[in-house]
Amino acid sequence: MKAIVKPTPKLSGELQALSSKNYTTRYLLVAALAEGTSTVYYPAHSEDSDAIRRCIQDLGAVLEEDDEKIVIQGFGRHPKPVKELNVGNAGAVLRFLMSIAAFCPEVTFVNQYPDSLGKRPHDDLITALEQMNVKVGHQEGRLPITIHGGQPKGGKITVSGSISSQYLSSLLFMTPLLEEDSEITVTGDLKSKVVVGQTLEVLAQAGIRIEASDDLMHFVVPGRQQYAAREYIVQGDYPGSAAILAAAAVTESDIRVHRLLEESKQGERAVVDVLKAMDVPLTHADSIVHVQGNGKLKAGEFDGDEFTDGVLAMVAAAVFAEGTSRFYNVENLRYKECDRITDYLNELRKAGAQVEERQSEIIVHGRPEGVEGGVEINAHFDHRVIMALTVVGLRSKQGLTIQDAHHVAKSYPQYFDHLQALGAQVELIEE
Ligand SMILES: O=C(O)C1=C[C@@H](OP(=O)(O)O)[C@@H](O)[C@H](O)C1
Ligand SMILES: C=C(OP(=O)(O)O)C(=O)O
Repeated sequence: MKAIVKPTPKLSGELQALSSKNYTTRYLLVAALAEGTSTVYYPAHSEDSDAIRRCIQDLGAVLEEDDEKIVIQGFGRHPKPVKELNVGNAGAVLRFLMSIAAFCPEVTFVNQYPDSLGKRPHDDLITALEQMNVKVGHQEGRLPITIHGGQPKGGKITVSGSISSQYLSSLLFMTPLLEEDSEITVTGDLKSKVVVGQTLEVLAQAGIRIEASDDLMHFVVPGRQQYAAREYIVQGDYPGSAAILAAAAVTESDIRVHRLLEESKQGERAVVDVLKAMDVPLTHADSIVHVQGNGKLKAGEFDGDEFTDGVLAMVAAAVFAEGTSRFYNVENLRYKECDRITDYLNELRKAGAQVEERQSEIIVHGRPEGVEGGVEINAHFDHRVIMALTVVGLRSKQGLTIQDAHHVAKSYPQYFDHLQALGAQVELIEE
């Protein structure tokens, strides 16, 4: 699908935020790891949430679904001995299930997206699993990956957090089910630390006991635990909503996004503060973010690691700010669906933005007068690149054509419908 994004000066209306991708992944996983029947209300519907649904079913969970909920009968610590799993392009699903697959004799994770997930590294998780009596077949740390499990063992485990927090989260979901107690120490830096907070929150809701140090670098996990079967309610999604809020910030707008909890543990909640710091007129109360944009923004400096999946949308807003913005501590954006620094900035430059990259920084020299546009954008298989470039297209002089825009469905299939409902001029062409 191709998205033709036309210049759109005004947006107005109200939306219900999509459901959180990260909570959907986690709740479906802990429901599968429980032995009874759990219910997940308002799960996300996207390619990534389809991936976790499909995989837990393949592993033996029984799912019944209606419009508002999924009822899941879990498999506990005894998944079906499946031979192959297909996680689509979902990094979190792959990494979380690589550990769970260690309870099966032999599982191969196939490589469906050689140009996206197929390029992402998993070495640090593989090294941790190898310490746990799990043999792993892989292609220099990449897919396809075969987990030779059967007898995973706890004990002292080290895992690097410098590329992704998902390796640590993966071990936190799996180790409570081991016979032995475990002690997990994070080596190097821990990136996307806030997301580990979401993992711990969900584990606690599922009745799992874990002792975590305040800096989240050290964990004591008692073995022989059981996940409780519970009811979970998925909250609204900040990373996807960040793009809608950015679109409102760069136009004359009056929009309200509902279901965005003020006290959410999602790191991307910080995009509300980022936009405020950029002088965007907005309020946040009763789970509603209300933006009354005037298209005027002020540059700022931000630690992007705190809102990792919201950085691209905030960079898109900064393209139109007065002054130079700096997003630092973002090196691990290079290891996502594409290299979200080099690949993304190349597309922004094509659109007419003035941007510079450092190994772990994005620098944006704002152009309040707007950018030229009038070019075709390569989506690089990345939903967040598509969403962010759409924001830029709305404020460009000649619009932008985004190739392969269907990849937006990885997390937010309704993105263009939502923008159109707010008045955005976007034409979608099926190819
Ligand atoms: O744990 C999770 O669900 C996620 C962690 C983050 O990844 P990193 O830890 O690799 O930054 C985030 O970007 C991803 O979308 C989801
Ligand atoms: C990086 C992302 O997802 P994942 O790592 O789960 O593929 C994302 O949703 O932006």
